[in-house]
Amino acid sequence: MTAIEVKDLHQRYGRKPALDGVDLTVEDGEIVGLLGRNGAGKSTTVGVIAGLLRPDRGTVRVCGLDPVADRRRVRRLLGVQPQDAALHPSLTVRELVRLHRGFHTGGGADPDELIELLGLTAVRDTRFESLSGGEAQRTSIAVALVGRPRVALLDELTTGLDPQARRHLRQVITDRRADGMTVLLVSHAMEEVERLCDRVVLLDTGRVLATGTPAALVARTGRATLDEAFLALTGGAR
Ligand SMILES: Nc1ncnc2c1ncn2[C@@H]1O[C@H](COP(=O)(O)OP(=O)(O)OP(=O)(O)O)[C@@H](O)[C@H]1O
Repeated sequence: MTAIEVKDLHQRYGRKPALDGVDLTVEDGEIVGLLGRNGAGKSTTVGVIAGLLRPDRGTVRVCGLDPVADRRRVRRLLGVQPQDAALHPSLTVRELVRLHRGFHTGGGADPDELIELLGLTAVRDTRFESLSGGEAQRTSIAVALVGRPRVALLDELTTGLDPQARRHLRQVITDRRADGMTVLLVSHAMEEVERLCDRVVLLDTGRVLATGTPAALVARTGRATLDEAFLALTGGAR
């Protein structure tokens, strides 16, 4: 079963093209990294998959459903890591996690257990606006995972987290995948992508430049690491 299927996706902002014919698939149970330089079109792709943007052209399916036409059903399947601005600043961590648990019917995680798992127990009654950057980041991940989604869209999973939190979070994601969760992970952290992702899709100016396992991309470019392969494929230090 294909969890995410994107075909010939085109998206413009005004006259400016952001996506210019993107094709990608994520199979059930895969962790796929969506990579690319700033402005390559990663967040736009995630926005279309999440049903937040209606594509100008092309098709998107999440577990066979159209995110715009079947919005409600897709919402129940998807866990989306929201941008900070999307979380209410005066709600506490616990209120936010509970609120988002309520958006999913049945089968969700226990909010307090998830808060504990993400190391947020000490700040669970703190308002979102008063959290540190790393605490806010972990709260956004709790919000994405609390519905025990079948498919998670995670944008910059561990940006700003300390090494302990990063390692812990990788384990949380790996455990959830073992339970059947599929992940599309937007990341600039190549080491993390190498550790976590089965495959990567590399975007460049709204097109898919390369796709394959991290090891295949490294081998294809003759470089030693994914970081170096990324630079080689996207034009180095332009
Ligand atoms: N709301 C918007 N209005 C106009 N242009 C936009 C808007 N959002 C994105 N863009 C443009 O679309 C292109 C793709 O942006 P997008 O945010 O998808 O890139 P990204 O790969 O996620 O970048 P980053 O790594 O910086 O987060 C960029 O050129 C960006 O300037």
